[in-house]
Amino acid sequence: MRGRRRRPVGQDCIQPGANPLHQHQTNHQVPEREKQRTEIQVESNVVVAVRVRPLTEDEHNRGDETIVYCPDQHSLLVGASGQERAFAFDVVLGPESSQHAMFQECGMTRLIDMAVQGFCCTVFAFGQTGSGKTYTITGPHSLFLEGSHDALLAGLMQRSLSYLLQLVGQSEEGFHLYASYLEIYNEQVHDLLNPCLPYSLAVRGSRTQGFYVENLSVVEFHNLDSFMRILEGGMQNRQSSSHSQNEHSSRSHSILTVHIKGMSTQGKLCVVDLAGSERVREGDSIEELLEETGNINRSLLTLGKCISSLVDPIKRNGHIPYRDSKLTKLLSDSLGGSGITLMIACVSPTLGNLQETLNTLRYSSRAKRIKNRPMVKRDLREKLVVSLQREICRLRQENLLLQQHLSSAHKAGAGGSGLEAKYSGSMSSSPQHAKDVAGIRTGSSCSETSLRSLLQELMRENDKLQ
Ligand SMILES: Nc1ncnc2c1ncn2[C@@H]1O[C@H](COP(=O)(O)OP(=O)(O)OP(=O)(O)O)[C@@H](O)[C@H]1O
Repeated sequence: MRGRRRRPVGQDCIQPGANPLHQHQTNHQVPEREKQRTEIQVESNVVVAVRVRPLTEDEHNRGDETIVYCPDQHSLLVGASGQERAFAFDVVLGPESSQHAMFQECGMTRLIDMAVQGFCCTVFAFGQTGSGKTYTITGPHSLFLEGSHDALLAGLMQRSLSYLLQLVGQSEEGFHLYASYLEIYNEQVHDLLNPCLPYSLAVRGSRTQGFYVENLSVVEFHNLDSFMRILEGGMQNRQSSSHSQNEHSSRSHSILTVHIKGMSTQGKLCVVDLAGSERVREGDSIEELLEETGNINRSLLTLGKCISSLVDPIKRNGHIPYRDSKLTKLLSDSLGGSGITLMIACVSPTLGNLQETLNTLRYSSRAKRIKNRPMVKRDLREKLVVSLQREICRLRQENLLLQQHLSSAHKAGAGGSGLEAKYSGSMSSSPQHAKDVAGIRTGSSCSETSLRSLLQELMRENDKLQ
């Protein structure tokens, strides 16, 4: 018996290595010259990883037949013995794969490295209902609903954030991290961090920002504990229900976005857990449930159409039907734009789910032909102002030191050259200079022009003092 409830509260195989998610280049290896302009990486395919879940207890007790095999880390055989179909993907993880292996092998660390460098990176899990999407992204429901603290079961989300916090902690960029968390349920966007809002949020489009959700809460966090509070609160507010295929089925698409703001970069990591596709069965006659399933299937269908258009060399440059669903609007940048995308296809191993498994794998095979053109836009002006401010501070220190030397030479009786009197205090005589120094000291913004003239003034004076 199923019953929906809303909880209250608060091809062809791409060569691994040919893809940016498999190239391990750390931040400090990027040449400085490259960092200072709008960066565009060569076109890269969407990376697709497939995870096959193990038999559930019920399937095991019923003696369900297994029809999915993983001969190696890049291939899958699906179907009854002698009639198997072969598929190849970037990464294939079998039923025995641990959560740790999933995180290490699917290309997630590279995705986070690139988000820190300023790219817009997205990972999304998709597949039939009950195929293991939520387990892969956040770990089993027991972690959130039953208070289990088994760290080995933590999903990609927790592992990714732990890795991200480690990366930004080691950097001198002074990164700030912010999170937002939303769900799309029946084509309506709800803020999972502010569930008391009586209305759904609007998805707007702008030339500069692309599609975005208006008035969505954004919360700053500093460590894994504060991130986990955000995640747990949001998870408890998600729409879920129990049905024949899954006791805790997510009935909405969820998108958790982590904004990574550096000195001149604004990277983004989006983690998307799609609602499972599900066939409507006899007896599922409750109108609300039919509408819910219809909406899930419709937005997944639109996603499928966008993917088909994106891999078609002719259609790709024409109209892509992103606007047909909120999900595709919000994923438009990850799929067809300047982002980097990792797709995780989850499949069940049993004969009873063969058709759905084949659908998911065909969908994934098409998706891995999508090409992205990853791009990071740096705010060069902001970066320039910061470097001018640093240079001015350095020159002022040098200036101070030179004046001290001059003063001690004078006191030692070297004779009044007049230089000390001439130069000491000369920098503070200009009101503009005093204002700029105050600005630099308080960290308030100064214009680039006034910073440049101050810099030149300091350099001239230091030359004279030397
Ligand atoms: N890799 C795995 N190892 C062990 N158990 C798993 C694994 N993947 C999934 N499961 C179990 O299978 C069941 C279904 O998984 P999950 O809820 O993650 O599916 P889902 O794809 O998110 O479903 P829905 O779309 O209905 O929300 C759960 O009981 C989960 O604990």
